[in-house]
Amino acid sequence: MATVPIPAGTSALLLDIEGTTTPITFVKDILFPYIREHLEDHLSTHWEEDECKQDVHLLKKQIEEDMKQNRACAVHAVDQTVHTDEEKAIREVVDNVLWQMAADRKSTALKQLQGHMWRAAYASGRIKGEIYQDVTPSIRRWRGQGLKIYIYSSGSVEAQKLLFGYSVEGDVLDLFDGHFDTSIGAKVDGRSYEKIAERIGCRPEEITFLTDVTREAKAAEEAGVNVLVVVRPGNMELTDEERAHYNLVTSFNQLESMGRA
Ligand SMILES: CSCCC(=O)C(=O)COP(=O)(O)O
Ligand SMILES: [Mg+2]
Repeated sequence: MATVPIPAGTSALLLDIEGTTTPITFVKDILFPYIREHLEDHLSTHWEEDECKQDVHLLKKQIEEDMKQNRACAVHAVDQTVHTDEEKAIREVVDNVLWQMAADRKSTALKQLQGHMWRAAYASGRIKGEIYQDVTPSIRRWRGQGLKIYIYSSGSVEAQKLLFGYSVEGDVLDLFDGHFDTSIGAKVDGRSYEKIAERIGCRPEEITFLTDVTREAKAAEEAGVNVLVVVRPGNMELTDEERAHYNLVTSFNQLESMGRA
C-alpha cells in the first residue's frame, strides 16, 4: 500500500463521514431504513413536543425556500398550527421527508430530524456507528503528530456525535477537536470551507479535507483547502479525469504526516 504524504503545512484534517470514515452501506442500509420505518410513529409520539415542533418548522422553511428557488420539491403544507387534522398533518410531513430522502437531499431540516430520531436507536444499542478499521488508529497517530481532527458531514452535529459516541469501537468522540454540519453551509459550496477555516482559526491552506465526493473536493479546492479523495468499496466510481486530478487514498493507513512546514 503506497504511502501518501499529508500536504505540507497541514495543521488540521477535516473528515467526511459517509464513504470516508464509514461505509456508505451503513448509512443507506441501516440509518436511512430506520428513519423510514419509524418516521410516522416518531412524529405521532412527539408531535406536541418543542423539539418536534422545531423540526417541522424547519422542514416548512425548507419547502418555502425550495419554492422560492423554483426547485423541484414535494409541496406539502407542513404547518402544525393550521391543521385541525393532526393525522393529515403528520402524513404530509412523512410524505415530504420520504420524498427528500428518496432524492438524498442534504437539507439541514431533514438532517436535524434524522439526528433526533437516531438518538433513541443508538441509546438503546439497536444501532452502533460503523467506522472503517483503519480510521481510529490513524487518527490517534495523527493526533500524536500534533494534527487537529475535525468532522464535516451533511449529517447533523448531533448525528455525528451519536455515530462516534455509540460506535462499534465504543465512545471515540475524544478523537475529534470539533464538528461541522450544513448549518455552516453546503459541502458543495466553497464558502463553507472558508468559514470552517475561520472557525478553526487557521488559513484554508492549513486544512486537508478527506472526502469521497468530488463535488465537495472541488468546492474545498476552490477555497484553497487541500483535498484527498477517499476510495472505499461501494463509493461512487471516479472518472479518469478525476482519478488523474486528485490524490487518492484507499485507507487512512496510507496517510503520513511529513511534519509541519
Ligand atoms: C453523520 S451520520 C448520517 C449520515 C448522513 O445523513 C449523511 O448525509 C452523510 O453525509 P456525508 O456528508 O457524511 O457524506
Ligand atoms: Mg461522503
